[in-house]
Parts: sequence; C-alpha cells; structure tokens
Amino acid sequence: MIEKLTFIGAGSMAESILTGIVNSEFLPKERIFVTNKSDKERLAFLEKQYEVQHTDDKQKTVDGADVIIIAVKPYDLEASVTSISDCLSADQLLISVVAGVATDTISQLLGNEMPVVRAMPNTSSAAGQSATAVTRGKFASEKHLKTAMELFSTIGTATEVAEADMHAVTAISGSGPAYVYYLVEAMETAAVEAGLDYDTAHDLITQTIVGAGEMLRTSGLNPSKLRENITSPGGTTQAGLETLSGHNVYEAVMACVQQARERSIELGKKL
Ligand SMILES: NC(=O)C1=CN([C@@H]2O[C@H](COP(=O)(O)OP(=O)(O)OC[C@H]3O[C@@H](n4cnc5c(N)ncnc54)[C@H](OP(=O)(O)O)[C@@H]3O)[C@@H](O)[C@H]2O)C=CC1
Ligand SMILES: O=C(O)[C@@H]1CCC=N1
Repeated sequence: MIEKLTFIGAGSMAESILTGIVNSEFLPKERIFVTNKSDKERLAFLEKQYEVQHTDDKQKTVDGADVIIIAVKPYDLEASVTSISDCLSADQLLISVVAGVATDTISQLLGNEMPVVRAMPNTSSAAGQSATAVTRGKFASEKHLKTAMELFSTIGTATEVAEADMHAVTAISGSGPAYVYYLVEAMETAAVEAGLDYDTAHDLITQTIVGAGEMLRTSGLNPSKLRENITSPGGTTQAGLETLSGHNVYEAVMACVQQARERSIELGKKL
C-alpha cells in the first residue's frame, strides 16, 4: 500500500500517469504530490485539474513519500536527482521513467544504495491503457518490483523485462503510440481529401484502431492472419497494401523502431 506518491517532473508523462492513477482511485488525490523545475502555472493547473498537491519545496515533496517517480527529460536527470538525493532514504523507492538511462547510472547520481526501479510506460496511462515495462536495479528487491508492478497495473499492463531490453521496449511501446497517431493523421488527411467531414473521419478511424487493437488482443489470430482475412484478391485492401509496399512502408517502420532504439542507447550514454 503506497501512502504517499511524489512526481519529480510534471510534464506529459507525469500527467498521463497521475491521470490514470487518479481515475483508478488507486491512491487518494491528497496523497499524490507533484513538483517541477520552475513552471508554477503548470503545477497550479495540475492541482486545479486533478486536485493533487504541489509544493516548490523539494524536501517537503519527497519527505515521507514511499514512492518517488522521476519523470524529467534525460538531460535534466542529473540536476533533478542531485537536488533531492540528500532528502532520500533506503526505505523509499525511486521509479525512473526516463528514457535510455540505466538504473546503475541513477544509483551513481544518487550516490547511495536506495532501491531504483526503471519503468517505461506510455501516455495511454491517462486512459488506463499503458503498456508498461518494468525492471529493477541492483539495490531493488522483488518487493520493490512488485510495488512498481502494482502501481503500473492500475493504469494498464505491467510486464517485467531484462534491463538490456529497455531500449527496445522504449522504441516499441514507449514511443509506439506516436507511430499510431502518425498513421491516424495521414488517414484523416486522406479521408478529408476524399470528401469526408473531419468529425466523421475521426470517429471512423478511431473505432477502426480500437477495433483492430481489440482483435489483436482477443481473437487469438496473429496480425498476418488478421490482415489476410481483410484482403480480398483484387479488392480494395490489396490495392491499398500494394501501395504501402511500393513505398517500402514495412521497411520504414522497421527503420523507425531501430532508430528510436539507437536514440535510447545514445540518451543513456550522454550521462
Ligand atoms: N512523453 C512520453 O510519451 C514518455 C516519456 N517518457 C520519459 O518521461 C520523461 C519526461 O518526459 P515528458 O513528460 O514528455 O517531458 P516534459 O518536458 O513534458 O516534462 C519534463 C518535466 O521535468 C521537469 N523538470 C526539469 N528539470 C527538473 C528538475 N531539475 N527538477 C524537477 N523537475 C524538473 C520540467 O519542469 P519545468 O516545466 O518547470 O521545466 C517538466 O515538468 C522523459 O525522460 C521521457 O523519456 C517515458 C515514456 C513515455
Ligand atoms: O520520445 C521520447 O524520448 C520519450 C521516450 C518514449 C516516449 N517518449
């Protein structure tokens, strides 16, 4: 049972996670604290919107928190960790959602042996639909991992992975929603060009994505079979897919994931 949860960093990812947690009622709002570097308006917005607590006093924010989630950009990690490291103790759990950065690096920045868990959620946390991968650092026990898994299970799925796989996970499920939104943007533009009004196109495409996701989850069929089931010989789908193939879209998606993974590795090396 988490008594107090603190977010260091109050941007997109922190908001997505806290929205999911507030909606799931996993934790009462008065036990969720947020802080950031300097944007006071942002903290006021989060307090008004979600009724979570905020203070500029970092010590107060982390004091008594059983779990502290670090959600800052990789280049802000060192400053944010060193600004709170003196206020942290081994009976607290630090969860980092920072892309690319290893738990060992975070422990070095902390300069102590407090437990660190690394997680890679995505912004679908806000809708309770994140696919979160979790791994534990050398000072974190199974109990700490379980605490993190329980927390992320309230906002989607939580899967333990080896830390070496976190770069691939980041490229797939951390960044993944953006690839889907990119596809949707192109489909919406094409739909409007073809004469549909935007709202109709948006609703049809959204349900198409949700339905395809549900089929992937529940049908027991692999994506190739699901695709084949839609593709009539000489039909519309075949004409569309041949065009995608002609534009090397399969290869482009593979290159996209490879590039994102490499970027995750680079981000980790910069610290
Ligand atoms: N966005 C996403 O889809 C995902 C992001 N992540 C990871 O989450 C992390 C945050 O990303 P995102 O939320 O998009 O980033 P944002 O830029 O939206 O938010 C970053 C936050 O960090 C705060 N911050 C910066 N420096 C400090 C500091 N020294 N002390 C306290 N807070 C600080 C900023 O405060 P201020 O505004 O005052 O400068 C801001 O609130 C990244 O490491 C990213 O890799 C992981 C999974 C998915
Ligand atoms: O783009 C990024 O670096 C972060 C990590 C995963 C999603 N967003």
